[in-house]
Amino acid sequence: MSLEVRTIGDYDFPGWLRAAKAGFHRPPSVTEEEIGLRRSQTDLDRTQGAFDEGRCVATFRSMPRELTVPGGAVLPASAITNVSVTATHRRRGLASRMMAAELDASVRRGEPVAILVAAEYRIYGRFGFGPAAGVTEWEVDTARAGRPQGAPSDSGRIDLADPSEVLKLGPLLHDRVRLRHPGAINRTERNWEYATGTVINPSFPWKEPTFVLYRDASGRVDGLAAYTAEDTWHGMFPKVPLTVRELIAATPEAERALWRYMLAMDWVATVRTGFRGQDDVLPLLLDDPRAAHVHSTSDFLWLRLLDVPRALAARTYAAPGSAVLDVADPDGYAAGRFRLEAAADGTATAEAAPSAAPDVSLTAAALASLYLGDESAARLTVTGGVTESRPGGAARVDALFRTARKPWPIDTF
Ligand SMILES: CC(=O)SCCNC(=O)CCNC(=O)[C@H](O)C(C)(C)COP(=O)(O)OP(=O)(O)OC[C@H]1O[C@@H](n2cnc3c(N)ncnc32)[C@H](O)[C@@H]1OP(=O)(O)O
Repeated sequence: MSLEVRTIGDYDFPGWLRAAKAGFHRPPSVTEEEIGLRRSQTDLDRTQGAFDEGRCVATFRSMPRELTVPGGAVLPASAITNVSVTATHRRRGLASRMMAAELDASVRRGEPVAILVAAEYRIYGRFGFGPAAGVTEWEVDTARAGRPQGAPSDSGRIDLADPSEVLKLGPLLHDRVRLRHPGAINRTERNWEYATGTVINPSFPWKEPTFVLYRDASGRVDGLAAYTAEDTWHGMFPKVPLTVRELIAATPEAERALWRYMLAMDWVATVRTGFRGQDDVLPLLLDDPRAAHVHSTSDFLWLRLLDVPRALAARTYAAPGSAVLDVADPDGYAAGRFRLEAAADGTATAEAAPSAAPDVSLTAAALASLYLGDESAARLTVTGGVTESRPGGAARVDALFRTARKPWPIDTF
């Protein structure tokens, strides 16, 4: 049976969307409204399908995004999504074919990295991706948490906000916040429309959250939170579970104030935090940090390096120094030996150095895990992802690559 893999056209889109929904266990039928909505956010040049006798049986799409790297610079990234193969056509190499075509296209477009949110851990390592930024979700027992730590010393204020206000003020705030968090990406106007219920995606049930904005003493919007709650009572005791849909802050004051607000709300028995960075400070803000139970913790954002010198030179480093990395990549994109030279101000240059003696040998996936500060070379020497080519090589790499905070992929895509 010959299966055709190609970039799709307008006429393919309804069938493509049906296949994507079936692949993700959603009811496959699509309305004209949904087709119009989804089509308007789909770049057909970046969208592939696999076809069996004209029927779409596999989907793949990417979007141009900016990825924040340590130091606050952004890199153009191909954000891969909607990877699905219908159950009738799995394990025949369709996902592999579409991935190969996408990575080649990314290189042609000049994107130094590809990123994705992996549905399952075991899918993407074979394509040179490594887990690059994890997430943790906590559930806080508010009765045990006690009063949140730290005096509310700042003179900021929190106000309820309408979706229209969030639509107007949120994007500027998010742009400030995402640059503080390696692993974060930019949001599009459509993302904000979905987040505020201005546009509703029929595939995802919409429940309007309550929005609040934090403003500092000068009136600048430094924080935004959205939450939903269930009006739950046990007899005459309110036991409301509150779920944080998002909480972003551009300053420590805003972050502290918004958590205080969530945790001190009347009737609320538990606060589910949503996905935070794995070293989020939330537990430390509680009088009793043990009141924050880890509900789930996992890898989340995966990254694939396509242009190693450009990616290495884009981020900053913790100390001046140099290291030579010998990167193994069967698919070739990241393969080679590279010398990284970091200056005292944290900036760096990186170039191919085929005859330099390496400090470490590592896989492309291991380098991806080191890149945003999620992993340490010392740990990866145990798994085999990193091998010391000379004694102390891993420590040398860690002295350069370590970051004060872990990456936090604020948004999913
Ligand atoms: C970024 C995103 O969109 S994440 C969402 C990913 N999609 C899903 O999880 C939806 C449900 N799953 C699927 O649609 C499909 O199983 C896919 C897309 C994950 C894989 O598609 P396939 O066409 O079956 O993959 P393909 O045949 O190219 O597999 C290549 C290799 O990966 C392996 N593989 C594929 N999927 C998985 C998996 N879920 N777990 C473990 N191994 C896997 C295959 O066994 C194969 O290994 P082999 O080369 O040693 O035989």
